Amino acid sequence: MKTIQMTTAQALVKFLNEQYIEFDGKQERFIKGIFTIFGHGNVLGLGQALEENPGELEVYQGRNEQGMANAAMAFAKQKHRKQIMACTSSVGPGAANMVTSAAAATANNIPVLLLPGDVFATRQPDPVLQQIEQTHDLSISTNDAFRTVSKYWDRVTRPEQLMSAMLNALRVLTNAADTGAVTIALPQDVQGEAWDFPQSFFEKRIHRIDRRLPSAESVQDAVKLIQVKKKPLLIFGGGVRYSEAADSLVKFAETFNIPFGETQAGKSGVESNHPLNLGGIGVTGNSAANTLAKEADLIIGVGTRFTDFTTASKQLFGKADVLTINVSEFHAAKLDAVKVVADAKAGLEAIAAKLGDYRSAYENEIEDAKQGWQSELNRLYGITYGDRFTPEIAGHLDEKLPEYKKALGTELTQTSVLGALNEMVADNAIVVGAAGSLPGDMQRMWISRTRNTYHMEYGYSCMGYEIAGALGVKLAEPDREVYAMTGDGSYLMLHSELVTSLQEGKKINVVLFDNSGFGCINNLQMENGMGSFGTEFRKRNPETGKMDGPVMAIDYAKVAEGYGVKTYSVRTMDELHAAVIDSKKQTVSTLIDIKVLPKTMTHGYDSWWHVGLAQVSEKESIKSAFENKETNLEKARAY
Ligand SMILES: Cc1ncc(C[n+]2csc(CCOP(=O)(O)OP(=O)(O)O)c2C)c(N)n1
Ligand SMILES: O=C1C[C@@H](O)[C@H](O)[C@@H](O)C1=O
Ligand SMILES: [Mg+2]
Repeated sequence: MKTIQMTTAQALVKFLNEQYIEFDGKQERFIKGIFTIFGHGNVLGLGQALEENPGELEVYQGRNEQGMANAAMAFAKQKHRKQIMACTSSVGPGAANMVTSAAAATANNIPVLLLPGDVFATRQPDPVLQQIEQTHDLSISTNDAFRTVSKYWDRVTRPEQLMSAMLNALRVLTNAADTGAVTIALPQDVQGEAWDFPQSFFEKRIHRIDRRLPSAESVQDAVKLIQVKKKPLLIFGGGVRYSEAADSLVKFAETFNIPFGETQAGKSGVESNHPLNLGGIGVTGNSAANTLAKEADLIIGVGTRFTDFTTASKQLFGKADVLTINVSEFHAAKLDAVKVVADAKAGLEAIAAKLGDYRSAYENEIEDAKQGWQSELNRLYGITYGDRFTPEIAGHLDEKLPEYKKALGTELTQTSVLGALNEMVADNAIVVGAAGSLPGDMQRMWISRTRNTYHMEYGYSCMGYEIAGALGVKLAEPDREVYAMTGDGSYLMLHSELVTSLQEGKKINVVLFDNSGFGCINNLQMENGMGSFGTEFRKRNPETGKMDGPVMAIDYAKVAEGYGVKTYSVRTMDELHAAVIDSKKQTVSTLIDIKVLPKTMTHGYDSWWHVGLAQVSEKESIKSAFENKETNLEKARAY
């Protein structure tokens, strides 16, 4: 057996360079690069290996481990999981910072390779700096926290374990049905330990993503079910995008006259203006999709996990039967569906081939529903603040709006700003989002004119993904404009990778909607009988001892200017237009700090969201919210 003597870390880098993906006959290098934040737990092991010979790996410097791992996840999501990034952190806090991103990647089924440094395998210096030392179990470290949020987890305590660890890591990273975060913990001493690795371990490896074919029996079940239905409705999720199945979905829909609604992960898989595309569906859906979903007698879920947002907590579909096409057996079995376990494209094409001359019974309903939503959309675009103004989210803070208008110096409404932006950005620009009120507004309102231009992390809805995610998307699509759509809360939570975008010369545009608060949570609490509590950004008031003092007005443009970002302060529509036009001319990252009035985001359209509520309270409004929940629950499926 031919061997090469290398350290564990050197062998890891060499191995990563030799991994390829093959999908539909096309080959591509699988691991594009690696984000790093070095500390004592990784700099002299993996850091040394990367300095000596990174091979083709591009080495990036992150700012916050969660941020860099979010960027890595966004890169892989935008690449439809055909190419990924790795991330290396130090031991302890650096590693812990990546746990949130691991969870986000796993919830969204997006492959990311995480390589946290770990405490000494020999234990000689214990406790090494940043070692927790759990007295009940010396074998565990911070990195065990990744076990619950990773699809594969391993710790390499001897150099030769690297081989089985990495082969399994690649098995999971390339598994269409069950991918997510993969964590390989690397004790700092082992990273530098040498071993005679077999040459064969470093040979080029091609990981083929096969299109899983459905069984003939499951196709027959699906055909039988569809044939007796008059009003089926398709819902497509991220699986359609990752399987590159959009053309097959459109053909299926057109051939059988079946409308389709989009999930957050699926949106922009097909252009919004397709006559059968109803747009966003569910809690954050629009009136067209939700009305037809209620009337449908069959829901066909393609590549969707059927989250509570998609199903409106299992209340949206009335008594419709459910058919699923999903490469994952787990997700295919949701809602007790008739299931076709298959790749989205393969499944749709197999069913289409057997469905004969089936046509749904829809007549004008699809067009009418779309037209109804279009007029509502026009209304949302046109909402302006004025005398006796009633915001979209009415009855909560109506009387406080003049105070916000003065503090933020704005009369802008969120829906009108979003509409204007949608018309101004290039058709092929990519919008990135994750949390707050924007994902709801965008799933309803955003018109995707080009495929794969809507990038929303809504499996974990992790605040702070927006800007890091935009960097990852820009690395995946360097020739397009990328817009991070963020609330002020998300911006404050994490925007460190904005600096990395400047360092790399990868321009991103941050569109910051500042309503001085955790707006959507304020809506949620007030809709459910609470007062406004801990969600507006107000100073502590010495008189009451509460956070009910003046509204905090923060000049985000000024702060970002200090980083070297080109910034704009926007308080009027004219300023918005000027800022967007000028930002397109820039080569550095930009930030448009838009002050918007709270409560001017969209509300829900005929959908319900099941949230945990107080069963007892002295407040009548809480009691009534609880009763309302109970009534709604009766109308929902139990499982
Ligand atoms: C990391 C993380 N922490 C907490 C939450 C819960 N959460 C969801 S939205 C939100 C407030 C978002 O505020 P902002 O970004 O300003 O958006 P707005 O709702 O005001 O538009 C919070 C705290 C979350 N989704 N992610
Ligand atoms: O709790 C939440 C409520 C949603 O409205 C919001 O979009 C999401 O970010 C969240 O975490
Ligand atoms: Mg906010």
